Amino acid sequence: MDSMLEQVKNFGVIPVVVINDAKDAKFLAQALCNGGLPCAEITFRTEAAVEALKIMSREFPQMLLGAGTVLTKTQVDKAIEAGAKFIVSPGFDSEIVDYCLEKNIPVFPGCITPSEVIQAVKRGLKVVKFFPAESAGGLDMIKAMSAPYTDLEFMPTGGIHAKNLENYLSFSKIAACGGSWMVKSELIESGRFDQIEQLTKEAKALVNKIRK
Ligand SMILES: O=C[C@H](O)COP(=O)(O)O
Ligand SMILES: CC(=O)C(=O)O
Repeated sequence: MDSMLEQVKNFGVIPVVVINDAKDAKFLAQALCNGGLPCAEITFRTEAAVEALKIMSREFPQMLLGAGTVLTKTQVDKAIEAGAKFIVSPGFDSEIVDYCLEKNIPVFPGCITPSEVIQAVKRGLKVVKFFPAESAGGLDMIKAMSAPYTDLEFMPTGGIHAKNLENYLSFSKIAACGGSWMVKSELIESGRFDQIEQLTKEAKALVNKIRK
């Protein structure tokens, strides 16, 4: 778990992907690798997600790949089988979190209230998702909520982009930010992988500037 967390922190940004056609998976993976962020959260919001995860984990073993929008135990199983190294869910579902802990796969449940954070801390989690970040109060809310939990770190996602990334990453309790701005579905579907690579490079350059 700890080395996986180190990787997440080093990336600083985790691209959050909604993929509609698994045939795009390897081009997407290549663009992310070329752009300097060999990692992704593939959301289980589409039929193609499992197959895309399988292709990416098989053909790009150097990537850190996880599954997002995981809402059921069956999806946890499918994600692990497809090569996911971490599980993300938009909210705190104790059944999913406990199942992931049983299966020994790192899990980042969404926590936007102190009551949810308590549940995560009780289970020994070191990093939680903060989703939807901008709508749920942004960095001010994270700062206020994190004060009592000195060891807990956050992965804000939702409404984060190149213009507000720096603000989030400047706070020490942000492990990494999640975001779709460099991997928008429109870019994937129209085959603009060169643009995905360029936006990924720009995102990584911002991380490097802030965390030098
Ligand atoms: O549902 C949203 C995704 O999880 C990421 O949010 P975003 O598209 O605002 O970056
Ligand atoms: C928001 C997010 O990361 C998820 O759907 O799991």
